[in-house]
Amino acid sequence: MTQSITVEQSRELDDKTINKIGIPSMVLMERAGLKIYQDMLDNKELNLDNVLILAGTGNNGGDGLVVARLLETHGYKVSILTVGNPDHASEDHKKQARICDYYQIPKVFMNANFDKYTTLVDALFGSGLSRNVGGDFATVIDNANGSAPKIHAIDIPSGLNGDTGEVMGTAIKAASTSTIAYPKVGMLKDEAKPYTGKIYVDDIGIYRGNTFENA
Ligand SMILES: NC(=O)C1=CN([C@@H]2O[C@H](COP(=O)(O)OP(=O)(O)OC[C@H]3O[C@@H](n4cnc5c(N)ncnc54)[C@H](O)[C@@H]3O)[C@@H](O)[C@H]2O)[C@H](O)CC1
Ligand SMILES: [K+]
Repeated sequence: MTQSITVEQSRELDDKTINKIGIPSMVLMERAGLKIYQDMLDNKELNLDNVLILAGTGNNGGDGLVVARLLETHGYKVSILTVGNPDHASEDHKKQARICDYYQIPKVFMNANFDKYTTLVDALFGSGLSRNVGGDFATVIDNANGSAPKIHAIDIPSGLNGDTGEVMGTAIKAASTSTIAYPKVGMLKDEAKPYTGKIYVDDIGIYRGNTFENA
């Protein structure tokens, strides 16, 4: 049985790794981005000729910006659509956005035609999802689901409740998902399969000391 954890446990492990053990969150984000990039290369279903990163303004979006930079520096064509107010972005997201600016990675906007891309990366939100999805986020998710390119999700398909596997209004239907450290309990439920697709579990050095009742 794959060990799985709740969203709260995931956030506790992140916090313990960063604030008690002392591995900086930017190090974890860089490791996450590298693993996600490698998963995308591994998944032969994904055509990486023209990738669009759908980035929220939290650390899930930050992971997506690391993937953007890695694609760029390895010669892939990549663009970024940021959803939400960049002024409210997390500190790590802002740092990653500045790095993407150094590489002059093109930015697109809500009116982008998703059908012109070959793969979409879902970096809208992960363990921070706290309510039903609406507004621009719902529009982007529904447009993504209705467009031609396959989707690779980061940590948890955006809009999927990581604990119950339920759809919170609307949710990304991914061909594959790179989940950080452990699968989240809801992702392993039968009803979540159309949203997670193939799951890659990425060890990025998050604390593994505890065993969980979900094991
Ligand atoms: N914590 C770490 O060191 C690591 C985290 N990883 C990645 O980070 C995300 C969790 O990031 P966080 O910033 O806490 O939240 P999200 O990015 O998931 O969400 C962003 C933001 O979105 C807002 N929000 C919540 N629900 C909604 C909604 N329905 N509509 C609109 N906006 C919403 C809320 O304000 C959130 O703060 C985790 O999943 C990993 O991908 C690293 O990978 C490892 C280190
Ligand atoms: K996501």
